[in-house]
This record gives sequence, C-alpha cells and structure tokens, in this order.
Amino acid sequence: MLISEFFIMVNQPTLLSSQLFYENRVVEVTLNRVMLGLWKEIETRRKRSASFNCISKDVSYTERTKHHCWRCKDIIFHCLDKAQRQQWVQTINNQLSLLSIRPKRLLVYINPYSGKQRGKWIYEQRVAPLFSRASISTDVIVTESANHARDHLKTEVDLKQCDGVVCVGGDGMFSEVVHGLVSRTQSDSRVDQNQPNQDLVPCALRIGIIPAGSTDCICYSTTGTNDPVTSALHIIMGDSQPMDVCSVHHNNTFLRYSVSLLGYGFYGDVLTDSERKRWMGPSRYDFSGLKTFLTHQYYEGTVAFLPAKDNLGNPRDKIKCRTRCHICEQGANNGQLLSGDHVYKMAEENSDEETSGDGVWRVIRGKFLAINAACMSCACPRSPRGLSPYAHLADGTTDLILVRKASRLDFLRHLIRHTNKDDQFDMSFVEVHRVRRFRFAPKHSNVISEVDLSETSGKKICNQVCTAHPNNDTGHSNWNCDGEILPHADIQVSVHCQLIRLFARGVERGTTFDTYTWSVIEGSNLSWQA
Ligand SMILES: Nc1ncnc2c1ncn2[C@@H]1O[C@H](COP(=O)(O)OP(=O)(O)OP(=O)(O)O)[C@@H](O)[C@H]1O
Repeated sequence: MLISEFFIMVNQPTLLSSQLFYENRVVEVTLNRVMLGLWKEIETRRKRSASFNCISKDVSYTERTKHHCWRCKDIIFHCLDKAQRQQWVQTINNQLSLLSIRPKRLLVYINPYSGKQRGKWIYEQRVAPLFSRASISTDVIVTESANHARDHLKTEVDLKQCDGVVCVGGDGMFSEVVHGLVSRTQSDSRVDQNQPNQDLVPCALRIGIIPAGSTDCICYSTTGTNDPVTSALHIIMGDSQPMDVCSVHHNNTFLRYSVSLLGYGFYGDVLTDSERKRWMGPSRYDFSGLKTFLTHQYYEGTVAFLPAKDNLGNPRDKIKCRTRCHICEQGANNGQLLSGDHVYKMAEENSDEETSGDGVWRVIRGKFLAINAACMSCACPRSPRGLSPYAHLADGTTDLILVRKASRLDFLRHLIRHTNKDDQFDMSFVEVHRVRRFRFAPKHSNVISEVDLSETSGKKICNQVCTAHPNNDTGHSNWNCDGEILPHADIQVSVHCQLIRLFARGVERGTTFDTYTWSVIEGSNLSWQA
C-alpha cells in the first residue's frame, strides 16, 4: 500500500528514528507524521557481516522520474532485531490507517476500443497490480457500447459503495464518466440541469484517468504526462485536483458538459469531417485538419461574453496553472456562478456592451475562422503548451479565443505556433479573453439539423478547397464539444467552478524536489523476512 509522500519535512515531528541497514550502509531513517524521511548515510560497510542477525523490511514507494512521470520502486531495509522491525511495521500501519484521502474501493470502467485498443491490457498489466499492492479493491466494468459507463453511473451504481471512479480510455471516455457523475449528482440533489443559470452541486467522488486513448489531453493537462503508471500512482496516493466544468445550453435546454475544448469553425469542421472518416483511424485527424485548413471557411456571428474578475489574471499573463495554483484558489474564493439575474439578452444592433445582473457583457460581431473556448490549457504531446497555455484548471473561467477572418498564410502561422514556443495570440486577427460565461449566435438563423456524417463527394471537396470564400450549405459550423459534435450553433456556456475533482495534483513545478521526493507504497502488507 502506498504510504505517503516521502521527502524531508523539517517542521514535522519525528515519530520514529532508527539506524537501519540499507545495502552495505548503515543509515538513519526517520518517519514523521506523513512521510518517511530521507535516510542519511552513517557508515559504509564493504560487506554485511554474516554474523548480523538481520531482518528485512520491504517498502515500496513512488519516485519522480523525467517528464512528470512517477514510478513505483522497492527498497529493503534490514533491522537488527524483531522488536525494531515490529515497531516500524506498527508505526507505518498506524499512519496509513489515518490517511483517509486514499481510496480503498474504486469503480473502474475500461473502454476496450480506445486509442490502439490496449485499454484492457494497460489496466490488467500495469495498473491492477499496483492497485492490489496498495490494497485497493476494485469493481471493473469493460464497456460494451458507447455511453455504457455514463448510463451505468447515472442510474445503476450505488455511489456510496466506492471512493472514486476510474476510467481507462481517452478524453471521450472521461467525458462519459463526467456526464454520468455530474448528472447523477444533480438528479440526486433535484437540480434541474436545463436551467443555464443554475448553480450545480459539486460531485463528491473523485475521478481517475488511466490514459489509453488517442490524445489523452485531459490526463496530460492534469498530470503533465500521459503515462498510465503515473496516473495509477496519483490515484493510489489519493491526490485531489479540482476542475471546472462548462455547461452548454441551447434555448434553456441542456446539451452537454465540456471540460477542455469548445471549438466552432475550424475545430468544429475538423471534427465533423474526421467523424466521417473513422475508418482511417487516428490519421483521420491529420487528413481532416489539412482538408479543413485548405477550405479556409469563415463564419459570421455574434459572440457575447461576461469577463472574468481581474484577480484571475488574463490568458497572456504567462502564469501557468501548476500544483496548488494560487489563481485557482482565487477563483474558488470568488465563488461559483454569481447570484442575480443571469439571463442575457442578445445586444441591440450597434451596442458592444450589455448589462445583466452579474456584470457587463461584451459583445463582438464579426467573421471568424475559429471561436475556441479552452477551459484548461489543452496541452497534449503534439501541442505541449496547448491551445491556451496559461488557462487554469479550476479558476471558474474559460479562455475565449476569437480568430477573425485572415489569409490562409496568417492562419497557418497561427496554427503552427501551437506546436512551438511562439505566442499564438500575438497576431492582429486573434484576440483572447478570460470569461465566466459566453454565448454565440450565428448570423444566419440556426437550423437544428442532424449532422450529416456521410462522406462528401470528391468533386465537392475539390470545389470547397478551390473556392476563395466557400460557405457550407447552412452557413454555420458545428461546435466541437470535447470531441463530440453539437447539433446547434447558437449556444450559451457557463463555467461551473470546481464542479469535479480528479485523482491528480496538476502539473508540478520544475524538478526541484526530484532527488528528494519519495512516496512509500507498502503498508499493512509490508513483507518482512527473517
Ligand atoms: N465498448 C465501447 N464500444 C464502442 N464505443 C465505446 C465503448 N466504450 C466507450 N465508447 C466510446 O468511445 C469513444 C472514444 O473513446 P475514448 O475517448 O476512450 O478513445 P479515443 O477516442 O481513442 O481517445 P481520445 O478521446 O483521447 O482521442 C467515447 O466517446 C466512448 O463513449
């Protein structure tokens, strides 16, 4: 069982301190309330003498390695007598029993078709052995169809019987679990999700993500890596990272929740096209991305938004969201949605400001290549800084990025900047705002239609690519909501501050503690050998 963080805490009272043997060395090992202290070498012996009546103590712990990855390691200390060994086991087990933040029972959903279809293998080979070592009991469900996990969580599960929910898969699988858990929490609390101005009830259970998908953007943005073992160790340690959730409505009807990207125009069109090409596998995103870029479609409409409070910084302030982020703390202090009249009416023709009960809305009309709302950085291995590098996980805001009509070359320069260190917002046709709520209305009335996912004929693609300012048949794009297509262009979005919590701790700063930071795993099932 994972014990706890294992690094020097100078201000913690020492519970136990002994001279033990480690390899050929005599070391001073200390245990304080939450951590096993780093041992200090006292004396080196070339060989442990055969006359030592040694008793060994096997301890597992987590160690930070490169690129935010954690690994589980074992260490064996040797004691001189049984009494000393007994004292160590007893004290460690007592401390472990006090760590209530660690989950003991988990509900696990595995999507066997995520990414390269290795979800089941990843769980069974790399994660389950760690859970069992940490004495965590699991109830594992391999999903049989899309929305299996969501519907199971919504209706069937006794949530009191587990300490957390784990999804093995990609961002789509995580989104399913979020929908299941958030909807279930609201229905248990009799909260109507169809009201866009409704404060939602935060979920009690934490969610763990074992990455096994194609992009794993949410896992990457919340742990700094998409490594299944690292995620499993964060779960075992009982880490907790709050996260905002956006609710998306159309005319007082709830559509979906979003935790990462809402994209209209470019990202909506890439998704719509790529869904038609699922048979191509993950390469469909590259193909559809190129095709959408070449069609260079823009969309007219009105964006209205409620800016975030000044104390939450701005999307270009270079303050990254990191473990124990002070901006997210400020966001939580600012409170959930502000009470009062949240109802926003679209601005009069020539006005660029509107006042409602919760502040002054800004209104922007124009022709847009893309409208994106990033609730988190959306970093992933392909774009390590993400769509909005300084967006925060839990401050109650989303970064609204408006990319106005521009030449293909300028748009290409903007897109390329997502993959390097240049500022993608430092371009005359791009503006970015930190907002609490926004809404969009396309210029042309929104026809509610089933999205046609059938393949477009080659001739039509060619026409679209070759036309200077092509418009699609309806004159509006689709919203890409965390990888799902929304059927409405006219939407209202509200950010719900810290609605859910993950078994994660956000991306950690630098590597200052790397050499000194350890986390002990084994506890009640410490193996001792005479
Ligand atoms: N048993 C199943 N059969 C078919 N679809 C499923 C099943 N279980 C889950 N799904 C659906 O598969 C979709 C994609 O899954 P997931 O996100 O895990 O993988 P991915 O698309 O490869 O990864 P990413 O979202 O990171 O790109 C999800 O929207 C989920 O609803």
